[in-house]
Amino acid sequence: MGPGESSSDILLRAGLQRVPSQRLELFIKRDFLDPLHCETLIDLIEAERRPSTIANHNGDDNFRTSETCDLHHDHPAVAELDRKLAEISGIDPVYGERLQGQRYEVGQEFKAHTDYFEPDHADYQTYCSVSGQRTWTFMIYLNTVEAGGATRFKVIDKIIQPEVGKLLAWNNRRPDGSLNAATLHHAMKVRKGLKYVITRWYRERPWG
Ligand SMILES: O=C(O)CCC(=O)C(=O)O
Ligand SMILES: [Fe+2]
Repeated sequence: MGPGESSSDILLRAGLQRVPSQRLELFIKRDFLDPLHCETLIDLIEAERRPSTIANHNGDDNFRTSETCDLHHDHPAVAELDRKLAEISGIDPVYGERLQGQRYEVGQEFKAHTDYFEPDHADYQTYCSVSGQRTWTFMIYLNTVEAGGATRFKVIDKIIQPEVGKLLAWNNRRPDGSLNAATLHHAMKVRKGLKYVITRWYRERPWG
């Protein structure tokens, strides 16, 4: 296994729990980040948020209605998160895209999608020629949402509720390396309050 890979063994040893499913490797760890750390990260997202975009626009302007924020590693709270993710995932941070914060208001969502890029899409080369395909996704909920905002994995019929500091990790591929369509997931509409998450997508090759 290379420096850009995580695995079930690594994650179970690090104390994550596997969500029972034959179809996808999905893991959860509660209290991965402490609430104070989460609050600092929320403040950073608040300070620099901008409308989210999507790589392969599909004609639906309401597909991803959240706001996004690139997080900079020169901030100690971001550097500390980066370090913790490296420790728990076993993946060298050079394989990671920049950490990205998302903020959802009431009514905002990210409709069902997969995190990998469709190889037959016209823009595939643009997004993947240097660093390759996305491999693992690690996502942290920064707050406990008052109502709504769960992440739903439709294919395996699993709904994960946002809770402050909870980590979610999944392999976007099957054990044989092929892209796993069962990773399809939907950030459901927030019904009350705000929702903040941070996402880290890893690549096959170093990011850059
Ligand atoms: O906010 C969520 O629950 C999921 C976010 C997501 O799927 C993404 O940013 O790719
Ligand atoms: Fe996603």
